Amino acid sequence: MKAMIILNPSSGKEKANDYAEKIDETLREQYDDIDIRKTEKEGDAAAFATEACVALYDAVIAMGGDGTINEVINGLAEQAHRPALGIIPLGTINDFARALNIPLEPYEAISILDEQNLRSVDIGKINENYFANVIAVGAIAEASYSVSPELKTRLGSLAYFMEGAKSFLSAETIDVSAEHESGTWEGQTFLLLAALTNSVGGFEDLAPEANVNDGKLHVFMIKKMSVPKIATLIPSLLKGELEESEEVEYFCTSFLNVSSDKRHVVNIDGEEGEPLPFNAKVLPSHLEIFVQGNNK
Ligand SMILES: Nc1ncnc2c1ncn2[C@@H]1O[C@H](COP(=O)(O)OP(=O)(O)OP(=O)(O)O)[C@@H](O)[C@H]1O
Repeated sequence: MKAMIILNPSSGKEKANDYAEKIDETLREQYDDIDIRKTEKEGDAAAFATEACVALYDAVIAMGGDGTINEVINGLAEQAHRPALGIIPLGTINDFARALNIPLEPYEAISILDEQNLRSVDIGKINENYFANVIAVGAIAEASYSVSPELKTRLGSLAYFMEGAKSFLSAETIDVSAEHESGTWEGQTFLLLAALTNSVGGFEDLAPEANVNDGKLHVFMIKKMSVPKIATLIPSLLKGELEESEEVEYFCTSFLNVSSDKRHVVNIDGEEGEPLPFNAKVLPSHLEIFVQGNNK
């Protein structure tokens, strides 16, 4: 049995190397060969993951922030042989870990890397890229790019929240046409979210019905509304009742094709992606991921 650890040494408040030692020790019990690959720049994590597929590794363990994990998923997704995926969250928000019920504490996440904790998980494809959590379009989705690394390190998710709040106040809407499995939605939206799982941007109950392998995207269109109305949405957002709000159009679909007359960049798993239009679809149960035993 062979495992590859893909590690971003710059994430996890520079403690990544200590975690790597611990993981090596844990995996020795199950795997004969363990390879540790350290990333140096963008693209390395995806290339290592593809190499692990081609060389028929049994497991790939991604250690880093959401950016690293997203790259690893992209590196695995196209390959015929896809090793089991372990995620050790070392970033600021760690959406993937939250969404999949993987412990946020790195040593605990290491402790669940056991074959009996493997679970099939859907992933999404948007144009030629893959995502595991959420795609978003709208001013608030673009806000995260303007958060400086210093502020992010100091304040964590609060930094995103502050930028998000600023963009909420500007309340700019987008004209979209969204084709889905039961029709086409056309209108003005303040924010479009299409989630594979129930956790988006640190809100763990955004789409309570979403299950990691239900084969569906859970789509929320937040309609054009006044600034005071926006404030009334916040309690529903926190309670996981967003889909019941009048100001929100909610539907489930296995695919989603979105276009707009203006240039808007799509946020893919928290990272800046390509501009609209996009064609997105779910690849059901495409990856086997180590998750906590009691995950639903
Ligand atoms: N050795 C390295 N030193 C600096 N940057 C690196 C290194 N290896 C990879 N990177 C870059 O760091 C980017 C961000 O990494 P990642 O998302 O894993 O961590 P993070 O920024 O700590 O997480 P978060 O965004 O949640 O705060 C990667 O997309 C990659 O381009």
